[in-house]
Amino acid sequence: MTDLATRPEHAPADHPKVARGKTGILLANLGTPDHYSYWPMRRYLNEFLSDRRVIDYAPWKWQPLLQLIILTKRPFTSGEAYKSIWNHDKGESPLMTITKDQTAKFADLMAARHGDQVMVDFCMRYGNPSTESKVREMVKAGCERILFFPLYPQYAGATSATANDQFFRALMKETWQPASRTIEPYYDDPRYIDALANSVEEAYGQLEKRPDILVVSYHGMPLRYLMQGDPYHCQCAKVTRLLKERLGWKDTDLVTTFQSKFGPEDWLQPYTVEEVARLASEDGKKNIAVIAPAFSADCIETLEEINEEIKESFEEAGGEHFTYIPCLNDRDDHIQVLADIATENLQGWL
Ligand SMILES: C=CC1=C(C)c2cc3[nH]c(cc4nc(cc5[nH]c(cc1n2)c(C)c5CCC(=O)O)C(CCC(=O)O)=C4C)c(C)c3C=C
Ligand SMILES: [Fe+2]
Ligand SMILES: [Fe+2]
Repeated sequence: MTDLATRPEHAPADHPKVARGKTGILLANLGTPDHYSYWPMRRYLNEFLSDRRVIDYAPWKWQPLLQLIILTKRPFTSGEAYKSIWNHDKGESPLMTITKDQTAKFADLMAARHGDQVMVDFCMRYGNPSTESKVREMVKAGCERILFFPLYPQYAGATSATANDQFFRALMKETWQPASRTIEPYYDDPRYIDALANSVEEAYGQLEKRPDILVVSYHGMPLRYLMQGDPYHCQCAKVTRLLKERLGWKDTDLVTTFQSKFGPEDWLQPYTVEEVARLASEDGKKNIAVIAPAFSADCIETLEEINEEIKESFEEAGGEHFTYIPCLNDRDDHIQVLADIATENLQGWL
């Protein structure tokens, strides 16, 4: 690669140094508050819940409700939930710790495969480290190409699309814009399904008694988004089917549910919190396991909502044994899947 600053025929003495020749891979997740106290929680929730890909109401209707009512209460209640799962040793949320671990392992794998021409980092859609700051760092370090990799197996407007939007906004600010690619959702990639199935088989192998049913719980979204054409629901349904086929199970061995309902509208159903209670009280399923394939890393929605709230709902309805199967996190087979997908998407660039 020619360094523009060293080309005598046209470069003046004060020509800026230009770093070149690298390819960046920017992993992206949703984001998380910097702390569980009121103001960091409020800043995070404000950014998140003001995103029209997440809540599509007209701002003149939604913003007064958000600013005056929701953001006066929810930072306290959600802050309490975050506090209960906080990684106090590191001073960060589990989502942050796990994303760092994933990135470190992924970077090692990519370096082993492609050497130092590839630069790996992660960013968040909301909060820190911001997408803009990481794109800036990559461009400054000489990345002429960036592969942007949102860590959502299933596509949703509220997750994958808004992450990409933020990436494109960051590119708008660059004088020398790198070539860029984004990743297709990988929900039906056999290697991802295999990693999920491995995690189920390992968890089941450690239990004294096989659970009566596996609850496959996905983050929910308003039903209206499905009607407007968001493919998330169908991609979730397909993951459950592929997982069942890979495990060699029957239809009755697992059930698809949706969690984390927010606000008064109908969301995708059945709701996990109600379904686990119904399974215990009406279907006699006293021993269940829960897995959450929409999350690539454990977070508030799994560690607190599933493993505390949803577990409590099951036990109050007469359930006896509740097993939460962790997300794929930094499991070797998961990082290998991500590295394989990234390598395929780098074709022609390295
Ligand atoms: C209000 C609308 C929301 C939609 C739609 C939504 C979709 C959605 N979210 C994830 C993944 C995550 N969500 C997380 C937290 C979280 N989600 C919402 C709201 C919606 N999510 C809120 C308000 C919060 C904050 C916590 C709270 O106050 O309850 C997280 C965890 C972040 C963490 O720090 O641990 C993730 C991850 C997906 C996959 C999804 C898909 C439709
Ligand atoms: Fe969410
Ligand atoms: Fe569907």
